[in-house]
Amino acid sequence: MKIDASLLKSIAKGSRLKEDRRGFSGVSTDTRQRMENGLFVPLKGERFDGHRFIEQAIEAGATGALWKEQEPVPEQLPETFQLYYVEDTLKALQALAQAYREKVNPFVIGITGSNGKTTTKDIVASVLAGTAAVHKTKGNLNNHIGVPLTLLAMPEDCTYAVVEMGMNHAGEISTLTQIAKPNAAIITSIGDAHIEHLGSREGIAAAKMEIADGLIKESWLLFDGDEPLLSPYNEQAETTVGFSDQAATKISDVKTLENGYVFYLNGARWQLTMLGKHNVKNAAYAILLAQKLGFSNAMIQKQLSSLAITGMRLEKLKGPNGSTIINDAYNANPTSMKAAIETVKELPHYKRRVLVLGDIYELGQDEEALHKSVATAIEPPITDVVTVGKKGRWIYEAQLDKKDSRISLVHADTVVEAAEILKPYYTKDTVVLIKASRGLALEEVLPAVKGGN
Ligand SMILES: CC(=O)N[C@H]1[C@@H](OP(=O)(O)OP(=O)(O)OC[C@H]2O[C@@H](n3ccc(=O)[nH]c3=O)[C@H](O)[C@@H]2O)O[C@H](CO)[C@@H](O)[C@@H]1O[C@H](C)C(=O)N[C@@H](C)C(=O)N[C@H](CCC(=O)N[C@@H](CCC[C@@H](N)C(=O)O)C(=O)O)C(=O)O
Ligand SMILES: Nc1ncnc2c1ncn2[C@@H]1O[C@H](COP(=O)(O)OP(=O)(O)OP(=O)(O)O)[C@@H](O)[C@H]1O
Ligand SMILES: C[C@@H](N)C(=O)N[C@H](C)C(=O)O
Repeated sequence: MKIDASLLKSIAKGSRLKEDRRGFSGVSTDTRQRMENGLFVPLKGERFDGHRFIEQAIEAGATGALWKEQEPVPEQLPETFQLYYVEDTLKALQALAQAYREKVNPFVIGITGSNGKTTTKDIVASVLAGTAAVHKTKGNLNNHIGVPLTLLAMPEDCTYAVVEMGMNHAGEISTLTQIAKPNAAIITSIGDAHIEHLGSREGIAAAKMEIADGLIKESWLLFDGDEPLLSPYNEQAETTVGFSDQAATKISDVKTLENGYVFYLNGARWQLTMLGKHNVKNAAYAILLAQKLGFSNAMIQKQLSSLAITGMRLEKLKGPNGSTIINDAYNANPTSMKAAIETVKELPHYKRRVLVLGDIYELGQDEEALHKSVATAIEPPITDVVTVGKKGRWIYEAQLDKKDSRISLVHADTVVEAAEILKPYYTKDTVVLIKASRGLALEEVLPAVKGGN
């Protein structure tokens, strides 16, 4: 049984049923999902308090729950339904995850960074899956709730656990890494994501470096060797990775292909079938980690040829009338938006290259200037730009000021309006990039589309 009674007794202050050796098959915080023989953990959120859903938890299959000790115990509980009384259910969830991580004791790889966490997590997991049981963060479940749920979802025979750690305030990565206790950690990049709460890029770098707080002894830290803000921490790194001469392990001779890149790293030639030159660096982290773990170059390259990447990250789709859509709409910040534009500019063949660029959130007081800075990347062979949303209008204004008649420019206040405007753009030999922050849900601009080319 995955979550056994001894683990639970180690984090609880008491329990409703005294003699109860039963365990649980899994842990859930949401009664809207099935949880057969599950342990329900009620959390207080912005809209609901999970303690009010105990009946729904039982209907969903839960056979026990953590219970905040000040909460009144529901009267009509089944006789065999177990409650473990705790002071704070979120802290107890985190403590349970830490205890379970220690019980399973996989090799844990913690991944953080302003951009590329999810992509790098997926690449690392795909590469390591070549020879072992790998567990990874599902989607983007990377915060103070997502990381504990990720660890508690680990199978008991897990060899590698690839855990994405997200943050938008200082101190959050430190909490996450002390729960996950990584054996290795990767900091993918320092951008401008969530700068509103971090104050500066220096603040972002320091917050990402918190990942070292939880590293176990004999661990490895890899990070972006092209980032000057990380160079003060070079002594803590196993190595740094990048395209520049400052990087301790250098990526060289990068060549762009129709659907990816070839490049050299550590004396070997590698091929990557992904869009975005920044993904060459994300793949380089995975290659170096796998080599450190004793994987052969042949095995690594084999796994690189069959990557499973979470959607809406430079995801190539077939559009109407022979057009191509690149859905990069999971999230955005100025760094990743400019990187996506550069990716579209370097694609071969297309006659028409359309950018659909929307709001970017959590940029703080400099949000207008940061949006306007995106226009510096908008140059031919880009042919058309459609900006979307109240903040996206700043990109429109900056592009308008350039008076570049080679690039058509239109603004839409809403995603619905943008969808109408875009209909005539979907023609043969046209590529359309969509990118904005998660909060705008820009993927809703898309017509019905099919999988990648
Ligand atoms: C708390 C929670 O998990 N909420 C999820 C819930 O939200 P909902 O609006 O329904 O309700 P409440 O949050 O008020 O609910 C409280 C609890 O009650 C449960 N419940 C509710 C109704 C019901 O009928 N039954 C119930 O049991 C409910 O499940 C709650 O436990 O549902 C939403 C829809 O599924 C979820 O989206 C919501 O999840 C929140 C957002 C969450 O934090 N989920 C994590 C597991 C997670 O990792 N989510 C990631 C996004 C993480 C992220 O934003 N990362 C940022 C960095 C930010 C880090 C940190 N500072 C932060 O703010 O998160 C990044 O840049 O990557 C994801 O969803 O992708
Ligand atoms: N090193 C990088 N530099 C710039 N952009 C990058 C880099 N790596 C990935 N990206 C781009 O950043 C966007 C988000 O990628 P991904 O979801 O992997 O990052 P993330 O860190 O998980 O993001 P989030 O914190 O929003 O969940 C995508 O557009 C991706 O192409
Ligand atoms: C989804 C969360 N990781 C995030 O980055 N939110 C931004 C600010 C958004 O809502 O777009």
